[in-house]
Amino acid sequence: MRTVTCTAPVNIAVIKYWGKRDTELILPTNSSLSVTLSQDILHSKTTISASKEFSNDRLWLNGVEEDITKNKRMHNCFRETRAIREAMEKKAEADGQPIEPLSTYPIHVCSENNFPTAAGLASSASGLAALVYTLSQLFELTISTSELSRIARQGSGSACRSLFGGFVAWEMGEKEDGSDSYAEQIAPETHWPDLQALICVVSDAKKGTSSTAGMQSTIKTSLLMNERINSIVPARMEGMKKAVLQKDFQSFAELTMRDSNQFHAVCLDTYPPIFYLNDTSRAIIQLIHEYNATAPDGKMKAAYTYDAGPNAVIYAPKENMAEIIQLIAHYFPSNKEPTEFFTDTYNTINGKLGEDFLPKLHDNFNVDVIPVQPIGSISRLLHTKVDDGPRVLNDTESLLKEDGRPKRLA
Ligand SMILES: Nc1ncnc2c1ncn2[C@@H]1O[C@H](COP(=O)(O)OP(=O)(O)OP(=O)(O)O)[C@@H](O)[C@H]1O
Ligand SMILES: C[C@@](O)(CCOP(=O)(O)OP(=O)(O)O)CC(=O)O
Repeated sequence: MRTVTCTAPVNIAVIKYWGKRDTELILPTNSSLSVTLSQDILHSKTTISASKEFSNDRLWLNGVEEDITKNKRMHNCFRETRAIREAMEKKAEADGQPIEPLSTYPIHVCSENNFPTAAGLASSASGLAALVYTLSQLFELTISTSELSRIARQGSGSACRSLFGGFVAWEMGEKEDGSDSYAEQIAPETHWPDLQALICVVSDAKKGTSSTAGMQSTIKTSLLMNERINSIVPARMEGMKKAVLQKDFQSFAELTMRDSNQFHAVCLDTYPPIFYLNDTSRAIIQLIHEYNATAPDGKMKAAYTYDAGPNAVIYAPKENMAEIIQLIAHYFPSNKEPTEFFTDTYNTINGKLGEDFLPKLHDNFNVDVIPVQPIGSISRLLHTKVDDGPRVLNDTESLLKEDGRPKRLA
């Protein structure tokens, strides 16, 4: 039996992927660009064992066995990686140096997310990236990460970007077979260490309209979508790449917020409309705009973005994070223990949550921009940073036992 365990990170797009031109191969209608967030905070962890003793492929997700035959996308990832392994085995055989025929063995997959699944926190991205990356390690595939991203893309579009750390573009490509639709790194995680992220968990409930269904409904019914696909996103991709390479937070922030807003605008233009944002999400938007508009030097200090759910991700330079955390904690009070509401990962506020933030803000700041929100509107704040791509863990981290069954079941 051969076993490998890996973790993969989530990524949060600043130019959003929304819409497919091929739902089978998962080919998008526009390119997208994302930031990979630290696995120390959010990750999917996956163990895969291959053994000729197993009777069939099996999968446990968060301690519950799932019927793998019903999961076509996952099956496609198995098929693609096995095919590459099989070619390697044939070549090794022909070269007179045979390798273990792992491609013929059934596999057991056990995966856990250390955060809520299917709640708009990009679990499909980290989950499918972890699956494909672990398969590539198990089969010792000698393909590039971009080539591997073409396989991850077929598991979930956004997963192709989670195979890299740092700043990642998914080029939409033009070819019908998807061979030119892959992810590539624009800049590594070390490029812009000053950029951090604060995730405001507004809801960790499973969302009503999945991204997969929502985006195809937008493609079918939204008239605004054509404008977005044909002219707006291509220009924004260029602008965003430049902003990242130049570490230009002003352009990065404006493009990020505009693109998030436009993604939610095409959701509203979908017929019937799709609503992912709620009152709390909108209150955060207003607050960030007021915070930016009244900065003493006239420069933007933070940028929000939202995926297919109400949770906000606020990107900001490290130096503004203490202020932003206090600002959010003031307007979105919690009755949890301060450390449960906010874990001060990087010692940003020295444990002093709730310290009066107003004296630090500029005189122009309108404290009545939004009322103080009902207790618990934001359930948790996660402070994280730009970080690396998938990691291989050692055997002691395995989620599967020697017999190929999970160590823990739900
Ligand atoms: N660790 C994992 N391993 C394998 N598959 C996973 C894993 N985590 C999530 N998934 C798959 O991803 C699905 C959730 O994807 P979905 O797009 O609905 O939510 P999300 O990724 O949290 O939100 P979004 O991508 O819109 O931000 C799960 O139902 C499961 O099929
Ligand atoms: C709003 C998004 O998060 C959409 C993510 O969609 P998915 O990658 O979850 O969709 P499928 O390809 O159907 O699995 C924007 C983004 O991550 O770019």
